[in-house]
Amino acid sequence: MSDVLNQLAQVLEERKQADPDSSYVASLHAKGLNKILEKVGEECTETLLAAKDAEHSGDTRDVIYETADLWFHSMVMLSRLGLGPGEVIDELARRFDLSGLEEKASRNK
Ligand SMILES: N=c1c2ncn([C@@H]3O[C@H](COP(=O)(O)OP(=O)(O)OP(=O)(O)O)[C@@H](O)[C@H]3O)c2ncn1[C@@H]1O[C@H](COP(=O)(O)O)[C@@H](O)[C@H]1O
Repeated sequence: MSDVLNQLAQVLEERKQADPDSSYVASLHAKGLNKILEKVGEECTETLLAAKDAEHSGDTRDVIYETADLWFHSMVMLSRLGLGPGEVIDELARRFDLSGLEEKASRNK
């Protein structure tokens, strides 16, 4: 599963040097961090609206579609900051077997 994330991360790195007229990712970089963050926020809102609709309709296809848009734009944000999915997966792995409540308490120490 994370192979796809790693492969996508590699493509995103390559696209930093690409022509903004032929690459969506390059066009986001050309517009700057604020545009990338705007897209993350937009996709976040679209994801939660799709989830609210799915709760009533039972149709989850849009939730998957919008979450993919959200993950994709989050990865562009990470790439912009010199980060990749590896760092996020490592953090999730670190939290593995740690109760969410314990983890929260450890943040306040
Ligand atoms: N996974 C994605 C991906 N998911 C979503 N998108 C694009 O994200 C955009 C989503 O924005 P919106 O739905 O808001 O549409 P929009 O109206 O075009 O956006 P705005 O003009 O409002 O900014 C669309 O243009 C989608 O095509 C993606 N674009 C690229 N990828 C991956 O990134 C790779 C590199 O893409 P390029 O840089 O275009 O070569 C591709 O091969 C894919 O693997």
